[in-house]
Amino acid sequence: MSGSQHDHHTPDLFGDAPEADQPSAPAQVNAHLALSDTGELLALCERWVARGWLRDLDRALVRFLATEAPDAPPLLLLGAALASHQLGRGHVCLDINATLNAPDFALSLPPEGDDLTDPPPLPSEVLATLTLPDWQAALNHPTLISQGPGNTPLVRSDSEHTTRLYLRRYWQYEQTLHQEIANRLTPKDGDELNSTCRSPSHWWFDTSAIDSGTEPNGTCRSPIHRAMDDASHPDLLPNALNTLFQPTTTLDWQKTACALAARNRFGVITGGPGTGKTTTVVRLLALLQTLQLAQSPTQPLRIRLAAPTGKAAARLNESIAGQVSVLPIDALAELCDDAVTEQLQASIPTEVTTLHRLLGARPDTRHFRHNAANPLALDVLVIDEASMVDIEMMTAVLSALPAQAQLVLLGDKDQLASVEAGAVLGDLCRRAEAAHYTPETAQWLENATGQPLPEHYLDTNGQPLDQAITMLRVSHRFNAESGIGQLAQAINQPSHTQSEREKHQAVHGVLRHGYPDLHHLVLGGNAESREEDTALDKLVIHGSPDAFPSAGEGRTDHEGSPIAPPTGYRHYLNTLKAQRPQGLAFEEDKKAYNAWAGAVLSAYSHFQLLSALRKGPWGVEGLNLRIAKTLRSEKLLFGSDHILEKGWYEGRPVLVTQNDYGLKLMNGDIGITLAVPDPRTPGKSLLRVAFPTSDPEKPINWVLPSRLHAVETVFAMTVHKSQGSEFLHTALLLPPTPNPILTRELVYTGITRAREWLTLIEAKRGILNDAVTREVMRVSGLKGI
Ligand SMILES: Nc1ncnc2c1ncn2[C@@H]1O[C@H](COP(=O)(O)OP(=O)(O)OP(=O)(O)O)[C@@H](O)[C@H]1O
Repeated sequence: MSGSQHDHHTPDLFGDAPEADQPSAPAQVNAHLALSDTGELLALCERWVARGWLRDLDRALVRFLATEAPDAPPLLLLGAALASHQLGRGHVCLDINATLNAPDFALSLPPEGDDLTDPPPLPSEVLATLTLPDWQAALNHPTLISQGPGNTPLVRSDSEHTTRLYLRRYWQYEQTLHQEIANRLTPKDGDELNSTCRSPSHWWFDTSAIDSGTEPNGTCRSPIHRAMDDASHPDLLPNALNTLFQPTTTLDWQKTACALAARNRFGVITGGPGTGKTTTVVRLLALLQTLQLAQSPTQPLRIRLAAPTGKAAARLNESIAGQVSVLPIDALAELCDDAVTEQLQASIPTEVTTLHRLLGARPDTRHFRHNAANPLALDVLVIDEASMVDIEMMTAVLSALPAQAQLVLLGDKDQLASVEAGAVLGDLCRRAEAAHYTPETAQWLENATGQPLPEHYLDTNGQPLDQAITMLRVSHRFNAESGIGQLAQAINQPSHTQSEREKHQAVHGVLRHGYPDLHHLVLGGNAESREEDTALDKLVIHGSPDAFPSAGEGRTDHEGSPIAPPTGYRHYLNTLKAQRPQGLAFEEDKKAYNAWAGAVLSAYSHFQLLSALRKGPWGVEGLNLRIAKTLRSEKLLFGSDHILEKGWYEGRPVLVTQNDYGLKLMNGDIGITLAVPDPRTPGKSLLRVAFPTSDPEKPINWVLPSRLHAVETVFAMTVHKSQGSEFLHTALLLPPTPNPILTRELVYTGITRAREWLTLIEAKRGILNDAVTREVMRVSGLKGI
């Protein structure tokens, strides 16, 4: 869900707050009195809102609570304002202890882009004298806050380590998610998930402990678990796994992942780029269908594939089709001793939808057509790029999932979390690195896969959730020769395993090594400097191939095919010019125009500049205009300053920022503005924006610019928006000054968008060191399942 949609809907969180007249922000606020005087607190909120530190929404909540309960302690109101503010920063709740320990850092205030002239009181000033017991004592009020279920708008949750303050809706999401996942992991009949697996030929025994769906005898069984119980096909699971995976000398984590995900009604497969998540899930689907068809030859499982954005869905669509075509279908069908080859082939889906479409999004409401009362009609749901799914959407998915259905999440736990509140995948995978499989799980896995697990992955105290998660650990895209892979690995090294100095040395060791796919560009930190203009301009125009070893020539991919040298934006603009259909009418010769648009879009995907920030000269807003002007000076684009900044022009690449079902456009889609002949006025042309589709009959969606309301120019894209996309050559720009936004996760996410070439730009030397040692701390209570 996009940010603006979120803001639009959030007021129903606390009821219809009366929109009082908006007083102008008071010039002075007594920061200290704001802790004990409601009037002063409201005045402080006004100043923060006026400065853009709090949202209107946060202030509306505080005013509403103060009106509803005039006796509410000001510290409780302050907590509510900050809990609401934290939602806008991606946190599900306010961590009271962390806020007191480092107020400005915990609240990310002042925000990105604030120049700090005449600032309102900082949170650190306001909270300077407040103690934890005093704040905790104030978090009590009979109608505003409770410790759990109820009708109060706020919920307080105390644990050994901290007190967390939630807005009720988000507390409820967390509870639902926790419960739904636990239900899928915990048997209802009192048996243990990890019950004994007696021998390889009785591998199905312990899966009978996993419940799902209710049967007449009271146990809950999914179709897949009934199939696994089918004694007429002994050893089907190990045989099918051996058919899908070639024997290896080292532990094959993909095979492990496949077995574990088949075993549970809830599974997570996490791994970095190119570790084979897609490959594994295609084999998992083939495995599940084989098990199902062995038992019910005419009743394949209903499987759906989904991703959080249209872009991610399209990418999975592409890669999954290729993987399905190389499955050993005949060999699998033979295991079912029935003529099921055709069913097997036909029952593995390749079409990927967005989560919004799957759930049935409806305009102007955050409620979906599918929910607990109207569940989805499916047996297996796979969600790719799950790191981008926020807590609200994940809760909606789990609520709409029938009890017997299996859910498999795929994603990279180390990537940035969703822009919206919640880092569900990261929270679920907190312990994935060390696996924590119980000896029972390890035994079951050995029986199913023939692979013993090394001791250090075992833990007699492993939790049920640990047993459902597999981390893929070998990248098949980035080998030891790949600087991108090595850099990702060095950046991702967990902080508890090395000092900051060691991390800096490791990262710079990779950058200095001379890998063929890496270019490290360091600027002087001054956006106005001529010299920097030259280096940055050269990069965005040509891609600076000379800066790579051998000028980017002579590289081949793992299949031996040549890799095109790195390019900049000139590449797609040249394609636009060179391949423009000549003398053809737009409507009558659509095929030619579609081919042209397809070529331009494909050329565009060869290069993308990413920036960590939105505002300022180094943020996407400043960079977009700067790049458009640079390309104009090269005669690659045309238009006045005003047009380049605010208007439409041929060659303008745009990013969709909100789903538009009417136009069949999804948040994250990229289109390019092209001039096509105007059918009504011969000799004239008009602008249309070309978006790629997955429909071979209509490969390009041509949209009039005037119909596009939620788009932005995308010469520079924020790293957040780039999630789920990949570009042949990615240039990641880090701004010159330290910023809480610059974290290890952000740098990792940015560099792993690069498929073949990476240019890492430090606007000022040293900023990379600062970023890779800062980790995102998303506050939530989702753990311990
Ligand atoms: N076990 C394997 N042996 C050899 N090559 C493999 C193996 N698994 C995957 N690959 C290859 O590695 C590449 C990446 O695989 P895949 O697309 O499945 O990874 P992914 O984790 O889904 O990647 P992404 O990060 O793009 O989502 C593909 O070309 C695939 O064919």
